[in-house]
Amino acid sequence: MAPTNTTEVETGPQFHRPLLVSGPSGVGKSTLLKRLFAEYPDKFGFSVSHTTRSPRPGEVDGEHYHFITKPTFLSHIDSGTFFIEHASFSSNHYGTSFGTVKGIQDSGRRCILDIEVQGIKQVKAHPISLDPVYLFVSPPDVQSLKDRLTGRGTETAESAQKRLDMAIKELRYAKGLDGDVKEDGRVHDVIVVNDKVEEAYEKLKRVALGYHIESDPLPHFDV
Ligand SMILES: Nc1ncnc2c1ncn2[C@@H]1O[C@H](COP(=O)(O)OP(=O)(O)OP(=O)(O)O)[C@@H](O)[C@H]1O
Repeated sequence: MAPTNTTEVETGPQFHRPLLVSGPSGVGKSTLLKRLFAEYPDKFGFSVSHTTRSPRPGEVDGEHYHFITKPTFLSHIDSGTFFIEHASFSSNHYGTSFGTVKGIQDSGRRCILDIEVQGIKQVKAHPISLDPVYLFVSPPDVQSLKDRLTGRGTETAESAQKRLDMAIKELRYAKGLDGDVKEDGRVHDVIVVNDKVEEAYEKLKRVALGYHIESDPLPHFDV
């Protein structure tokens, strides 16, 4: 029978698992994911975090963040079953809830999460398993990362340095220097090196659609 919907996209065997995308700040995660959401507006749902910070002008509750009060956030932490991971930055709390992921899955979309190192460790250690595919977006080298962070024009010298310090942590974690190494000797399931953005996008897209690809080797970082 001919397909009734010619725009139907075929998906692979891993499509039902959440996709956890990580990588140092400035590596190009947002750039790649933006393309993915633009190409497949109905296939994916981005996990919106909860936060105690105040909305910035133009931010919409439920779209950019779920804005909640500190007491509510703390009671969610206490329950032990609400958050998959949570962290605090400059006296505000941020977290990802199981409910958010489930809501996306129930809508038939693949849930995509963008989580940093501390969060990944919690996801891996949580008694409730999310069973995500861990995709690490890697820079080709540290210099490109520095160039992108400064080239983006969004950072002051101080915040670029902070992000760079965080980035070094991401790279060390990806190298397995911080534990969490799997039986196959890796920390993530698949690495995509974002050197040429077109090539990186094609690889990320394959993974996002649920297919297995051969991982790029992790470049050598002197960190
Ligand atoms: N392959 C690439 N080559 C050169 N520049 C790139 C490449 N991919 C992305 N960039 C540029 O690098 C900068 C950082 O990209 P982006 O904002 O997507 O990073 P990010 O990983 O989402 O960072 P953050 O975690 O801080 O949000 C942007 O200016 C983007 O246009």
